Amino acid sequence: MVRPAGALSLGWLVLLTVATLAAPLLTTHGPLDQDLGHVLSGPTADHLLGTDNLGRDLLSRLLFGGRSTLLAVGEALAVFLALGVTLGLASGFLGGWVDWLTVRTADLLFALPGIIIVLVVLSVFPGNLHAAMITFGVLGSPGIIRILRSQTLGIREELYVAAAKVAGLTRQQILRRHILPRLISTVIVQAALFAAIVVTIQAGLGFLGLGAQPPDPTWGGLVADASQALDRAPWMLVPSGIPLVLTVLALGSLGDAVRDAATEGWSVSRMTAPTDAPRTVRDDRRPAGTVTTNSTRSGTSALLSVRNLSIDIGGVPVVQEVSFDIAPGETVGVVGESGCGKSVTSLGILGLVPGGGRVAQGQVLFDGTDLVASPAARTQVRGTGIAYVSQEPMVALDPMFTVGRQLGEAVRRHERCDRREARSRVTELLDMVNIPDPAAVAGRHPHQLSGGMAQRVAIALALAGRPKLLIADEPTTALDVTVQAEILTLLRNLQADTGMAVLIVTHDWGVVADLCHRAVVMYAGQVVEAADVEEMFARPLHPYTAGLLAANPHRAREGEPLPTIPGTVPAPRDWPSGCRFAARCELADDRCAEPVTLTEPAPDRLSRCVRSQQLLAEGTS
Ligand SMILES: Nc1ncnc2c1ncn2[C@@H]1O[C@H](COP(=O)(O)OP(=O)(O)OP(=O)(O)O)[C@@H](O)[C@H]1O
Repeated sequence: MVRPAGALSLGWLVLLTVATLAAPLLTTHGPLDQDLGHVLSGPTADHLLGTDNLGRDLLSRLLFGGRSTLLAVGEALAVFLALGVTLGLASGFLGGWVDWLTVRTADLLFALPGIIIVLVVLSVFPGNLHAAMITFGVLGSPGIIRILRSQTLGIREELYVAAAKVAGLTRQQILRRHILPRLISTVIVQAALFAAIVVTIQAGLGFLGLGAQPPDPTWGGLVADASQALDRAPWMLVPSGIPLVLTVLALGSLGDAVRDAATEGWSVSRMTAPTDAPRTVRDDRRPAGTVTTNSTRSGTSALLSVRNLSIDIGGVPVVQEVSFDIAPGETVGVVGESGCGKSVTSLGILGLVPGGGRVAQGQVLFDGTDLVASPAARTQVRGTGIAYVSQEPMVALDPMFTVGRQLGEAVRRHERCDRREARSRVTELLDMVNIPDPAAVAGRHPHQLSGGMAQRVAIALALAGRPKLLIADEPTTALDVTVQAEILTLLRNLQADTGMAVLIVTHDWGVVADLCHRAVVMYAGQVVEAADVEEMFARPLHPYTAGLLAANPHRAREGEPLPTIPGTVPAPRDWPSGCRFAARCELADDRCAEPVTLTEPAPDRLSRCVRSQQLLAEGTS
């Protein structure tokens, strides 16, 4: 909603700009013309705002003087924005040495006394207002650099920016399309406030006779003239002072109005987000063991081959020597309790380790290319080779743009088609994810979608690049029970229709049973078991898998308490040197004090347990 103060301020600034630019048309007197018969007169028909002590028309001097004010604001603002926006964004988005250097330089400039430096510049270049304003623009920029840097740091971490990276957007595209639009209101507010300061400084310099030299008109010079004639013609203060005050107030008020409108827009969109996505405990899980997709692809050459992948965050290893393969068209579930490293592993595949972490060692071979060794190949693979769907669809979508625009942008990036073709592909994608009225949904913003609908759109976005592998990190966690079932059915159908492979991260054995060919169980940053899903359900070869399966709520019997695994997953800093599960394991013995390696107790079965052979024999007997 446009506020009256904001509208009035904008109106005043537009009027002032037009009037100063059209000054020769609006007044018959030149700013230097003297009418010595009417010195220090008040308003008359000939001189609408009166005259000064030399009989010069005040309206003319005000309008022509306004030109130098506008020019000064323009010059200082141009420098302020060019430096502020470029360095603020670069510093926050790129980090590293760019950030270090920018922050240090900004701190240094911040410490300099701006007005003194401007006076020094004017003493070196007397009367050169351009040099003064450019200097003032440079000295003012640290404020906006700091603000934009910290906002960019926050936006950079948002999931829709990660999703844009996964979709294969370059840094420039992400900055231009996803980060800059979020900063526009801040930039406008800062620019308005800075412009108000420039108007004041420019007037001050004019007052002191340091800007444009007499007899050229300046607003500050008008105030100086008025103050000298205060006892004889107090009226002069009105035309010379009031426009100045109104302009400064209008700029401040415009900044406030933009800030309020932006804040309101954000809070409305956040508050009205429909919530069919409560974080409820699921109760619709299928009974464990009812595996519906059971064709394993062992023997097929892998589409994705993760080899000894280790990931550090803040110098602490959080994932260690993880290996698994995914064949074309295969669905693999990664299972484990919270904090076992499932999400970090799936993000690590795409080179998007959270928390400033890094892949410390290992390979991620996709179609034979090592994505760890080749960041360029990794960037190319994102979106087209490998797509990613997160558990928070709402934040994975850019709140600024409609569904149609986001999907259209992704389609055009991947398919290089024209707008008409992109529109029809967008409709096709929305159809694929079973969105009932694609045209209507395409016109909505993310906050106008329900959780289930948003997840469908996020999946459609992931499908835009026709990926060979879809990584879905707990794609149903944030959705309610009925919607969860629909999304799982959708994923299964899409997998069957498109033949893409799926890596699904989940806590839920129901999801594994429903969707997956094979499962990889992770515990404390390591793979502890990997097997065909049916085999694993029938005969787990690691006590942790057995414990998780026993704790599966679908196996609960009425009247009997659900078994749980005692204790909790140790934090990465507390990992023991031996078996990491030993402290919670009923079968632990002395051998578990030593590091345990991953072995293959049976074909296509991996287990990290000293008793895996025993468990195999017991299960078989
Ligand atoms: N942004 C981060 N900064 C620091 N540490 C992190 C960050 N993200 C994850 N970790 C750490 O990495 C380890 C693995 O976390 P991860 O999120 O991969 O677990 P997860 O098995 O996916 O758990 P969940 O099911 O809860 O998502 C945890 O110890 C966690 O504390």
